[in-house]
Amino acid sequence: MTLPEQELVIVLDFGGQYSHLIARRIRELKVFCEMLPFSTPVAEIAAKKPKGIVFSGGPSSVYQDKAPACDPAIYETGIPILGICYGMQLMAQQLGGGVSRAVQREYGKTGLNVLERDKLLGCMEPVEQCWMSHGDRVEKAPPGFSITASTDHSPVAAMVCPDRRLYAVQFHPEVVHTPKGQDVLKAFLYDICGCHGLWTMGSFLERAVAEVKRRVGDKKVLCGLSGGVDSSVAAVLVQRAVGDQLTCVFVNQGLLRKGEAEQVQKTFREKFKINLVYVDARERFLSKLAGVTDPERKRKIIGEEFIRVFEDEAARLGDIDFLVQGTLYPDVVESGTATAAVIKSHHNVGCLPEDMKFELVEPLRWLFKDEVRALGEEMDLPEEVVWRQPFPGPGMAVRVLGEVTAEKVAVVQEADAIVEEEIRKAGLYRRIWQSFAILPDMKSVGVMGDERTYSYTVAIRAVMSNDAMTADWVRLPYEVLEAISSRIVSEIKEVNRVVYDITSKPPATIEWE
Ligand SMILES: Nc1ncnc2c1ncn2[C@@H]1O[C@H](COP(=O)(O)OP(=O)(O)OP(=O)(O)O)[C@@H](O)[C@H]1O
Ligand SMILES: O=c1[nH]c(=O)c2[nH+]cn([C@@H]3O[C@H](COP(=O)(O)O)[C@@H](O)[C@H]3O)c2[nH]1
Ligand SMILES: NC(=O)CC[C@H](N)C(=O)O
Ligand SMILES: [Mg+2]
Repeated sequence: MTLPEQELVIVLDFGGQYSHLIARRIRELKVFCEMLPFSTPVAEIAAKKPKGIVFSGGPSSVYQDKAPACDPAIYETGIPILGICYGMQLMAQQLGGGVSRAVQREYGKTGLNVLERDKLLGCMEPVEQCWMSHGDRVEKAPPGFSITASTDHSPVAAMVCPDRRLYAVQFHPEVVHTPKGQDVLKAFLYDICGCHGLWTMGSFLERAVAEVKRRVGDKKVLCGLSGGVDSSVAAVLVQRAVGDQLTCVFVNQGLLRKGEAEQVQKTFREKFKINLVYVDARERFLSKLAGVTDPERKRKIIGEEFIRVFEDEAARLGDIDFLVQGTLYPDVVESGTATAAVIKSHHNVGCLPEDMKFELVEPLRWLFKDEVRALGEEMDLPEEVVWRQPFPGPGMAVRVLGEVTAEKVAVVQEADAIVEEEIRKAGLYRRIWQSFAILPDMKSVGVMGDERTYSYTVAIRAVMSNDAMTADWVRLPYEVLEAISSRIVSEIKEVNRVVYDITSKPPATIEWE
């Protein structure tokens, strides 16, 4: 089998808020894209033979001490480069131009004067709108560059040196508020880098299967399977690559949704011919969590315990070196990278014990959820798996605030089941990213059957999102909220109050811990 030629573009991440968006936009244009930290050695980048490189934006100023910078040898590789915002400022500084603090910063929608409609800006009118977010500016383009656009406050808003295949823009083409942004990226990819747009889910699947085969050879593999979208897709993909060498381990950590333990086993035993081991580890997790209230501690304990369970199973099955996880790109970014801050440690990335002996196989590590779903459909996974709402590995432990006890978990499981039922009944399940119940660590006074009650409050959260990096709360119909609320207080005796979470992400996150 010959694989389609890989067209790879690399985004070098300087810590920008929108770095992941650049990667998404490029893949929307059917070019595969990976993000690497700015400090990645040039030799390593060149070895991947990328068709192009994009420098992201970033919070620093290039003239500061210790500002993130890549090795200037990158300009000598002949690979086309597009610098965006900080990326442009860095290119200007490293190649002998000038960068300094702007008199007036530009933030938001900004008028752009296009001075030369070259290969990159050919799609733009002489006066265009773009989206800016910067406080520094390029004062002087480096020798050999021409200035192709400016704004009222930025003498150099775009600059190019076509002979060296170097291009740069101060504005952000990756955000939707730059109407021609996607056309600019397309011009870079297709007209400048010479990409053809070969990246489809089908081609990704072929490559990923071949890559897993190559790495694993005839060895045995273990896969942590939760029944969620990511691990199911990862498991089926790895099964395609190595067949029976794969054993999946589904762990009941005592923090699953109501009925989930039975349901996942049923789906996987009936619909997939996959070796599945079910481990009842409820006692094990809950005793480790006893008395622990700090969210990050809880996450670390769970992350480690998952691996310990996998290790025990591996020892039982004998001689297993590889562990498959359904880790996605946002898990990696949020757990903190060389450039991005730790928001919360996802159990499968930031919480792995240091002495772990498995080698990780994570075929979805570069994908976003919508891409994983497309991949699941490509492999004909059932709708109930592909369109299942995400559920975090630490499960109810991050939805029971404070100490986790079996009693509190049972309350939140019941409430969660009611939320799911009502959301499905209203036909909203698939349209909503996630909808669930939370048990804040608080009780309040109520009155029921003419008697005073002092019981738990349950919070409901429902959010829309594209990739979990940002999210907005769902304007649920009042009737649905009412049905959820009245069922929860009448069916769950420990609860006397229901509230609805109306915060977006940012500033909140989707889960409460
Ligand atoms: N109960 C579990 N048993 C075994 N492995 C698990 C369990 N929960 C999570 N994992 C492992 O951790 C990884 C990350 O969990 P995560 O919740 O992000 O993904 P998922 O459950 O596969 O999909 P989804 O995000 O749709 O819930 C999973 O892909 C899986 O490898
Ligand atoms: O497998 C997981 N392990 C975790 O530790 C974890 N923490 C959050 N999530 C899920 O990630 C998405 C973003 O969540 P936050 O806005 O709460 O960071 C949402 O979809 C969350 O449900 C996790 N998934
Ligand atoms: N968004 C960015 O990349 C900002 C770059 C730089 N920190 C500036 O303010 O100009
Ligand atoms: Mg999950």
